[in-house]
Amino acid sequence: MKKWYNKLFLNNIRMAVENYNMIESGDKILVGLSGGKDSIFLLYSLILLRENSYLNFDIIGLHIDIGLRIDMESTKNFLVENNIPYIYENIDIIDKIFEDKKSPCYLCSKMKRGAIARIAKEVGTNKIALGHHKTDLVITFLLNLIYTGKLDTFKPISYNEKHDLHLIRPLIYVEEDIIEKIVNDENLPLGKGECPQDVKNKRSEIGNLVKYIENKYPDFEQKTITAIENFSDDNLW
Ligand SMILES: Nc1ncnc2c1ncn2[C@@H]1O[C@H](COP(=O)(O)OP(=O)(O)OP(=O)(O)O)[C@@H](O)[C@H]1O
Repeated sequence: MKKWYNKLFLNNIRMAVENYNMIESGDKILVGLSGGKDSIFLLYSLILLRENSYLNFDIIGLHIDIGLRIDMESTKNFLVENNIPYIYENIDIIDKIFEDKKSPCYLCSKMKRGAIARIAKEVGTNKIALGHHKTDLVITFLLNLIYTGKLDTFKPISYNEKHDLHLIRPLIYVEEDIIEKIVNDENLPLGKGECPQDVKNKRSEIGNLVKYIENKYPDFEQKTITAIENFSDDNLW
């Protein structure tokens, strides 16, 4: 690993892991791989974290095919080269998803989450890791505020009582542009093919808004996360 990766992103991952007690030695972590940059970066980071810390945990990669038939061959090879088991699961829900014209992304995400939890139990993992990063956190926060009038975003770690599983998001302190840079520089494998909803959903619209604000006020993402972490009832009605 290049030494400056510590400063660039790995220390931020260590900090998230420590602040929220995300990973302990002995954990078995199922990493959700979409074929996109965020999740392959997450997998790469967890490999680096394991090699460069006292933590000793197992990693398993999982790709759920919702019927898009994304070509994951190079991802699979990357996992094999790194001695990480790879699971492929076909749940073919694409027709059902697009019957729901209003919110196909919501339904898709819900069904994928259900399948990931089921497989996590089947293969005996105790944690699921997802590739949501700092920019995603800000987008979700604004999305909820603008579209539903709620102050709400996803949590760094949450517990699923029904399945006795922890869901962790180790990338919450890592910005999207750093992920893009590392995926390019390290030539990390991306799946070939994409979801037709990717460019026209509300997330990408709010994503553009975040970019616009961040350009004008460069600390906006950091300020948002600071506000979320230091939330106090006293400041609101
Ligand atoms: N088909 C899938 N199979 C397994 N895990 C998935 C799949 N789709 C998404 N995930 C997991 O859920 C996370 C959030 O999903 P989302 O669709 O919002 O991806 P994203 O933020 O665009 O990330 P990526 O760049 O990895 O696609 C991903 O980072 C990944 O960990």
